[in-house]
Amino acid sequence: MQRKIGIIGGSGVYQISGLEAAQWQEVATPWGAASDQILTGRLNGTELAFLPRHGRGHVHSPSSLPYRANIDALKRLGCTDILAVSAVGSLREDLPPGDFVLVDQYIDRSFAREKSFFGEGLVAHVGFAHPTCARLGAEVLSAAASAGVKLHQGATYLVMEGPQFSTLAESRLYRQWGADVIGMTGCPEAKLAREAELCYASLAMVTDFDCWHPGHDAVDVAAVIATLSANADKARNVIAALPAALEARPGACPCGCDRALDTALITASEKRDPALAAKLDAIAGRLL
Ligand SMILES: CSC[C@H]1O[C@H](OP(=O)(O)O)[C@H](O)[C@@H]1O
Ligand SMILES: Nc1ncnc2[nH]cnc12
Repeated sequence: MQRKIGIIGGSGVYQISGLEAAQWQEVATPWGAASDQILTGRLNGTELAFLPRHGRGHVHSPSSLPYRANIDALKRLGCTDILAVSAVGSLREDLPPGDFVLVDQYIDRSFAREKSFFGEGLVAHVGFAHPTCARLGAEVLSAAASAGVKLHQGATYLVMEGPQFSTLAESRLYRQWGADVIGMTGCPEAKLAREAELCYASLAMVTDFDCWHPGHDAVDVAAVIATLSANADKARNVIAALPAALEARPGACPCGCDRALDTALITASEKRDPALAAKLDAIAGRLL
């Protein structure tokens, strides 16, 4: 099956250029409106769909982002994979601002968000031990290498609720927990992508040392934007190199992302809520 890559652009990444047949499209979903219209087109022969996570002009806050609509809209457009781009704070001395990391684990401390497409009347529990797709991750690593961008492989992303940045005590605590980077959007986005049976990888740009580092000022938006602007080309170059790095003969996902719901649905068929089942047409239609 040919792959179609959804790109979710984070803070500072509100559009991408170089797409052939580029077109901004409105995609309606049963979960409401997505963060913005979605830019579709082809990049070096691969179908792409780009969605700015916070909307053009950065209008949505991490707590009020329409996470479910965003994932549903990308799935509805036929995306098989999602590359999420994010700005993150560093919780480690050896991950300085300007570096990129490939996130592969999350500690989800967010609490004020809808975290599942499923619920009352149609319950599902997907596996999330390995929250990102190893195949897509390897392809992103290879794209970064060919774009000449240093990308650290593997990082644990602490998801905080925000929108305020952390206190010093919190930042120190998260370091003790072994988290490597901190941001506000990684979950539930990755969780919902798994429920939608999409391969998901997270390319994170380190923009600051949060507030724990004695040799650096505590993070503020100006510092984040300054680092993002200085390094935005690197993110663009990784994205541009991704089509050539994709597996030439794609089959089923070797990690099983595309079959995540096979063993997840638990509500008896006769007890299922038909209204919720109808809303899940794009997400779980193949099983309902
Ligand atoms: C602008 S600093 C805080 C903001 O930046 C990150 O956004 P994203 O993950 O979409 O790149 C962080 O999660 C906060 O939403
Ligand atoms: N220090 C930080 N904390 C939370 N989200 C961030 N995004 C970028 N830097 C961040």
